[in-house]
Amino acid sequence: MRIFRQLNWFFKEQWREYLGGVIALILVAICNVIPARVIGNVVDAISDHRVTSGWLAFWVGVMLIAAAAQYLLRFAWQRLIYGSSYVLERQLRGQLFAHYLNMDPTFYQKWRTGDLMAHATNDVEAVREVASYGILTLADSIITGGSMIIAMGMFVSWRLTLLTLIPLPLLVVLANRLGNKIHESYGKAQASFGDLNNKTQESVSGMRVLKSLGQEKADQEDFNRYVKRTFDANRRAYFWDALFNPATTLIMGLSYIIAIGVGGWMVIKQQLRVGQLVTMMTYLGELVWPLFAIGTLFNTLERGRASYDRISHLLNEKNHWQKPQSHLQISVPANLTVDVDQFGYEDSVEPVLHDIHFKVKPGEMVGIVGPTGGGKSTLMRLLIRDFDRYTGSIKLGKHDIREIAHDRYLANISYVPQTSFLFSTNIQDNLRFQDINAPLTQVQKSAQEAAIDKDIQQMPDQYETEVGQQGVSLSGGQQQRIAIGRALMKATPFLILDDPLSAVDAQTATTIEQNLRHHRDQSVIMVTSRLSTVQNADWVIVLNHGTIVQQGTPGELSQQPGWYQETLQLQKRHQQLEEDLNE
Ligand SMILES: Nc1ncnc2c1ncn2[C@@H]1O[C@H](COP(=O)(O)OP(=O)(O)OP(=O)(O)O)[C@@H](O)[C@H]1O
Repeated sequence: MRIFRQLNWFFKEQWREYLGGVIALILVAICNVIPARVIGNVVDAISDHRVTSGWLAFWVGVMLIAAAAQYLLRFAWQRLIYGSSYVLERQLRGQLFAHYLNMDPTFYQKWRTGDLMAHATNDVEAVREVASYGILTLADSIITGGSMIIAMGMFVSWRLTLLTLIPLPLLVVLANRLGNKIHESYGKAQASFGDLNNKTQESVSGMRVLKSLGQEKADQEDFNRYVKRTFDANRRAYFWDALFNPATTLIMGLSYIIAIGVGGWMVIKQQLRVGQLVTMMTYLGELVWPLFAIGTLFNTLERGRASYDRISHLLNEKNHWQKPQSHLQISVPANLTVDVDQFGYEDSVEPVLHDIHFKVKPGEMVGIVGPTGGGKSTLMRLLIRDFDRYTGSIKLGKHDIREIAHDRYLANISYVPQTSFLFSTNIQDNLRFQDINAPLTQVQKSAQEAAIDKDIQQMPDQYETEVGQQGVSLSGGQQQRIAIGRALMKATPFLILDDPLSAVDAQTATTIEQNLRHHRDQSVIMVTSRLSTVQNADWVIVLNHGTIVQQGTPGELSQQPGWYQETLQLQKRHQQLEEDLNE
């Protein structure tokens, strides 16, 4: 019953609906008492030969009215109780999604997508069941069960009623014994379902790679293993469930035997009329549902409690961003001054970045280059505040960026990640994702700057062309340029690009670089693996093993022996070779 205490906040919010629902349930239970009593009366009247057509019509009328009232009352409680439970579902889903949006990358490194989806679907559903089916079964087992027992005692015989109720405490014992098993097995079934979700999500997202490597059969087998594990876990859960549910019927059967045996004997001894025995049996039949409800109630509450605990655990996870000073006002344009002494990921043995000092002035373009794994993307992630727990500082103007509210700081930055992500909508809406009402002229201007406008014009529906899930219908280079165009829609003081031109040819990359350089009033920080893209940058930084190993203007670096000079020469030779081959 702890789950009811946990959901107290919600029941307080919706108390009117639940009170109305329970009152309707009470009235249904009262109406439910009538038919059995009428049947008993009719049986006695028939055996006494005192049935008249008027008398019969009266009782048939009573039963019809009771049936009609029950219909209306059942409709009322369903609407009130089940309707409110969907409010709970909506609230929990909303809380979870808002929480997901508020979490930092550490959270997403810890939790797998499939688990997060399972929490937002299965677990929320299990909690909603508590607020609907749970409340119904609890109220019904008490109200209907109680009213049946009282009616049996009052209209038939208290002695016979008490005797027929003897087997029922067995049910409580059984519920206690099997409860833990049911709880445990449902937990495992949920976990397996989370794994299956992860597997499905990974296979669908990686379908192209999977097919290109000819791994369909192996993946199908792998998938089948997950399905089997989920199937087995669910089967075990239902095994315990299945043991429990028929037990309620068995215990009910015992009550029937007592009622028939003792009741029949009382009829013989003329302590009971036949009609009363018929009433008794009908009431006992009506007791099946409340007893069954007690059994299922236990499972519903256990599942709901486990799910609510999982949801609460997730909601209690805090992001690792430093608390900002709420009063801070930032004025831009301003310098971005990077002085990172040390940073490592949670599982890093050694620092991933150390001793990084440089400054980006308003309107400047800074190129970040270096060998793979040198720490370029990590540095960009600190600039966009994915992580706050480095030593040293990054300052915007005179303020440490960690003191500025997250959203207020990010409003100054447009960012293009290394792996472009497109939403499964059309090109126009992908480009104007930040401002869905932006006019087409503005969208086109950004697309021109990102050198994608010509490609779009040649597509069947131009800007209305659907890109498919994650942009599957576009080439890698087109996806990258749309991602750049999306960032260019926002006129921010800083533009951060994390090697977003890797799939774009050298000439187009240079065109984009020139557009960024000459048509926009932004500071640009560009990570690139192609040095020609930063040949016009104001400053270039070479990162290797997490620190700056060279820095200077592109001209200075090309004269200095080191990684930059070697790579530049190598890339120039490659380009020359390509041009020769194309001639
Ligand atoms: N989320 C992470 N958790 C733990 N370690 C990470 C994580 N991301 C990157 N690393 C490690 O940090 C180091 C720097 O990686 P980073 O991606 O910043 O390099 P990079 O210079 O951008 O490389 P590339 O040019 O290949 O993109 C690498 O050793 C990498 O394994």
